This record gives sequence, C-alpha cells and structure tokens, in this order.
Amino acid sequence: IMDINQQIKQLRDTLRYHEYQYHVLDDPKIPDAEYDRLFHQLKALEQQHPELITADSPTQRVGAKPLAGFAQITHELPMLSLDNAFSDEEFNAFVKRIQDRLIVLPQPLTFCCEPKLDGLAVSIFYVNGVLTQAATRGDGTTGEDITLNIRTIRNIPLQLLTDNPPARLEVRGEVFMPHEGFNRLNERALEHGEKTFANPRNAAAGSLRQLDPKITSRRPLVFNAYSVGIAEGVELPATHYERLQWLKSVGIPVNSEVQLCDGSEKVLEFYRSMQQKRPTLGYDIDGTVLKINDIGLQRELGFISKAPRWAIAYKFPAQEELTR
Ligand SMILES: Cc1ccc2cc(C(N)=O)cc(O)c2n1
Repeated sequence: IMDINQQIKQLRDTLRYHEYQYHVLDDPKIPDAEYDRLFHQLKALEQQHPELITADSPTQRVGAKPLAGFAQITHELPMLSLDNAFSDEEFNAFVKRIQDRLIVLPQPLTFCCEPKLDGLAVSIFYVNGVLTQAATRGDGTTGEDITLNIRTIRNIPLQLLTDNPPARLEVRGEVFMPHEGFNRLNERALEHGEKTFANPRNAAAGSLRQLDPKITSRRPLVFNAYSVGIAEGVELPATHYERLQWLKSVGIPVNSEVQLCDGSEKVLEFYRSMQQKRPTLGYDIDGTVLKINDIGLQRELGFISKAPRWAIAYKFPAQEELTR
C-alpha cells in the first residue's frame, strides 16, 4: 500500500493528466463525475495533512482573500500590438513589403494562420515548470499582476506537463469568455438585479480585474496561447507553428483552428474560411492573425516601432452589435 505522500503524488499526477486530456486535447478519458471524485479525494487528503499542500497542487486554484489592489509588472519583452489589414489589397501590400525586404525570398512564403480571439492578452510565467506570475498586457510595457486570477482559469496548468521543464518560460495568449458562459453569466446577473456585460470581451476583462479571485474562479474564462515570450533553458523549434505544438505538448492550450498556409492565396482562403466558420465557433473572434512562420525570417524583418513587420491582423468588417 502507498504512504500518504505517494497517494497524494499519484492523485496529483492523475488529475493533471485528465486536465490535459480534457482542456488541451479535448479528449477526456473519464467522465466529469470520476474527475470530481478524484479531486475531492485529493482535497480530503490535503485537509488531513495540510503540511503536504503545495501551491502547484490541482486543488490550489482559488486564492484565499481579495487583494487591496494590483501590483504593476514591467514586461521583459514588450507585448506588441499588431498592424491591421482591412482588405485583400492591404494584406497583399503587407506581403509585398515583406518580399521586398527579405534578402533571400523562400518560395513559397509559409504563414502560420490563426483566428484573432477577441479577449485580453496576458503573459504567464513558469519557473522550473511551475506557474509563478501572470500579468495583463497593459500598455504593452507595463501591465497588472493578475497571478491569483489567472490561477483560477481551469485550462491553464499550474505546472507544465514535462519532466524536463525550462528554467523560465513566458507563455503569451488570450483570455476570453465563450458565448455559452457569457449568456449564462448575464442571465444570472439579470436574475440577481446585477449589471450585465455588453459583450464577452468586457465580461472577460471585468472578470480578470476582480480583486477577489473567488469571483474570478466562478467566471467561465478560457485561455489560448499564441506565442512564447521569454524562454530560458530550452531549445525552441525554428518555426512559430512548431512552437505552438511544443506548448501543447507541455500542457498549454492552443486554439484548434491554427494552421499553416503556403503563399498568400492559401492565406486568403484561410481568412475566408474563418469568416464562414465565425458564427459557429462559440466564441468571439474579430479577424485572423497571419504570421511569417519561420523564426529566422521574423527576426530578419523585426518590428516597426510598436508592431512586428512579420505579422498582420486581417480584421473582419465591423459588425453591427451582435444580437446574441
Ligand atoms: C504577436 C501577437 C500579438 C497579438 C496577438 C493577438 C492574438 C489574438 N488576439 O488572438 C493572436 C496572436 O497571435 C497575437 N500575436
């Protein structure tokens, strides 16, 4: 039979595995009731042996008491905004600027293409595989420390799923609120005579800015990573797409619509297919993000003041306020 430490470790590993299957691979191996049973088994063991509780245990998602305010955090690498395109012509002009600039022009030019999630950009740090800090994008240079609130988002792992974690890893991505959770939240707010949110983006922002993590914990927030920031003690792949796959392999959720497109014609096909799919996704997007896939080329192209030369957000035409 296992001693308490072994029982606790096995329960934690089992819960982390099932969280990964459910939140990252969308392929749960056990019913929710079984997951809940294991979770409460761990909770009970930890309550009997509080000295064995660790901050990265799956039970430690909700902070104790509300904060008085948010500390400021300065990003080691600025969190940049994206230049916009509003037409095929503007996108093609973006591609032409790249082709004119590149010393060696690969044929075809490969883009990593993704939906542009309409939420809030955040930066999450893992030190030796453990979630240690999270911040809002803020003005791109300085954001707010929302670590306690980020820890409550169920699809963000408190620990990377690898035996060989990087010394330091910064994951950047978007926190958003799917339509189903948004509608439920507003219905409940109406029933309790509380204020409702105008749209899922505002609801996500309001939920992340709560000083009480217990409130954030009750909000249906989801995170999808879109890039790696700081990475120390790990050899990252040479393309953006492979880096996203690597993030998935260590337990970080990545949007399932991300795909590679060779050449601008295929990119415009992706843009149109996302526009078609938009009403069926179950969450708000306001366009697509199209990036040069090769990291070496990204480096060669660099940034214009605030935005990268190697990426563009091709937005959809503004829609009259969706009657959801
Ligand atoms: C570099 C960068 C900046 C903002 C981004 C924003 C999104 C987004 N809102 O989905 C996706 C990306 O790949 C981004 N990439």
